[in-house]
Amino acid sequence: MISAYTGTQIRAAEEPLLAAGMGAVLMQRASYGLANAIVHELQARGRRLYGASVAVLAGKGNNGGDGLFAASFLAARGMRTTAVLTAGAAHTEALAAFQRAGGRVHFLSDANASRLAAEMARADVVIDAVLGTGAQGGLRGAAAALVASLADVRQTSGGPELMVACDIPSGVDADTGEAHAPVLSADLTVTFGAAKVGLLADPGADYAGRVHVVPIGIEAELPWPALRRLQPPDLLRLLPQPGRRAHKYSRGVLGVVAGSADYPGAAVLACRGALAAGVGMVRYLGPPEVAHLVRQSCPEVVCSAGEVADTHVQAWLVGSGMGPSDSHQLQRAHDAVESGLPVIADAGALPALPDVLGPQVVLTPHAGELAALLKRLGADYERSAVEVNTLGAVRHAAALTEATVLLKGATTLVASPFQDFYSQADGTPWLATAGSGDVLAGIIGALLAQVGPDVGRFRDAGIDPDERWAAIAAMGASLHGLAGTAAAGGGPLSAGRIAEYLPEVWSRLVTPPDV
Ligand SMILES: NC(=O)C1=CN([C@@H]2O[C@H](COP(=O)(O)OP(=O)(O)OC[C@H]3O[C@@H](n4cnc5c(N)ncnc54)[C@H](O)[C@@H]3O)[C@@H](O)[C@H]2O)[C@@H](O)CC1
Ligand SMILES: Nc1ncnc2c1ncn2[C@@H]1O[C@H](COP(=O)(O)OP(=O)(O)O)[C@@H](O)[C@H]1O
Ligand SMILES: [K+]
Repeated sequence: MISAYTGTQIRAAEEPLLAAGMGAVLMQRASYGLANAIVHELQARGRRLYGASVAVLAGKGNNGGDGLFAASFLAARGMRTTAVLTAGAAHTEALAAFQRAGGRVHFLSDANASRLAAEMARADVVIDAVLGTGAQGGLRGAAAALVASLADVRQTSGGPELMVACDIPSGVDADTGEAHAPVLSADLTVTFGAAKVGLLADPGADYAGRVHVVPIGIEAELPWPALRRLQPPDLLRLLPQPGRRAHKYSRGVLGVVAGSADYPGAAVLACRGALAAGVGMVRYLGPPEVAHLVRQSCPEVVCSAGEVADTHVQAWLVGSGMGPSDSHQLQRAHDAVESGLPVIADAGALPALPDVLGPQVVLTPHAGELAALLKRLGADYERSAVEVNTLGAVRHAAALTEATVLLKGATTLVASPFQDFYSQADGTPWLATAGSGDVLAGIIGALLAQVGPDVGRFRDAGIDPDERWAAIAAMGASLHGLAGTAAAGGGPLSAGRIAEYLPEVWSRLVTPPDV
């Protein structure tokens, strides 16, 4: 599990160590870790350190201090070092160390911003150390002009080879992932003490590149994380494994209310996702023409034209491929939510459910659907407002609906109504294809039916049982991403193949059973 914290939480964890006079030690650990990460990255790229150049864009605070100290370590490895001071001043000891190590210093002004940007673009490595967790808003004045022009040069003509963010890309909000333009897109973010929330939520994650955490000794002081990310070992622990005496009913039955005359394929893809995710049985309820297609494509599914009240299941999937005119299906979706069983509610169900739900209801909107949902509940959001602050939007929706809300996208965010957050980014942009969300709904539905009732499984993994619905949604997003990545293999992907690859990805995650 990766745990992420807000800037405020990190500063509070540093506080006792600073009070004990450890500030300089923390900075040495951070900057040494930053320098080391750069050395490893260059070596991995087959680059010689000796004679390579590194330019630091350094602000006046401790973030700039980290960047300058790191460059001094790199100078000792034979790298040529330059610093551009954005604020006319810099961390005193770090600047002295940088100059002692032979570094050249430039003072940024409006007049020289574009010339210095061109010079920095010629460096092999640039360290962005203007703003860290002490930032308020984005870059301004000459620093903004330099960064805008450096980002521009990089996009048009390619240099520098390696862009490294010190702690967090300057201009990204450590608490939310909001990005105040201009922001340099890093290849690598070296972050200190623990991951920051803003590195794991879009759009901040877009700018962060690969995130590397350098321990600096504050770990014991860290509180409960503000956001978490499940890793393969967590999936291994949480995924269901049938017991020896298992039968199809004990393994979990999922009811599916999905598809319509216009979108029958959504029901098929949702069922295929559920079957691939190991559910004991899928029962489909819906119009005969959709049921016919489901039977043709997935003969394992038991189809009927019955009602929710007469259908014995452990969880429901509702909404994929349904529209506002599908009144009978919408009534079934309502009944499923009213049953109190765990429900994954997707697409067409989102505008049609009661305003206030419960944590066992998992809503799975994309950004446009989330904006519409928030608007319906009286919050003023457009799709673009969701996209600039994904974490804020998903948090808001979970608070208003009292449901678990999963926001789909390059990074998938999950919020529980109790304000527990997960971020998963196991996928590939090839997953942005029609029907991909229906497969995700099926996978989450299958997991709700299988492990939803298993409170102990979550408690043992350090997850509050009341918050398990969010963890299950995050498990589903992770499996979907891993299966999509495996299915794409670097090339195009159609949604059905996500389900085809899932069993293989799953079996690679779990330990082979004893024979
Ligand atoms: N506190 C500590 O002991 C440690 C801090 N570390 C580093 O220190 C950073 C935090 O340092 P600071 O609290 O000094 O803050 P930062 O270095 O993040 O920068 C804030 C400085 O810039 C100014 N500033 C804030 N917003 C600005 C804006 N939008 N435009 C221009 N100037 C702005 C502030 O007045 C302040 O002087 C972390 O990100 C990390 O890199 C690490 O060295 C580890 C140890
Ligand atoms: N750029 C991307 N990178 C990784 N995953 C993505 C990206 N864009 C979308 N996805 C994932 O693909 C799925 C798309 O779902 P959705 O938008 O509902 O598609 P559809 O409605 O066509 O089924 C979601 O799981 C989402 O997280
Ligand atoms: K920075």
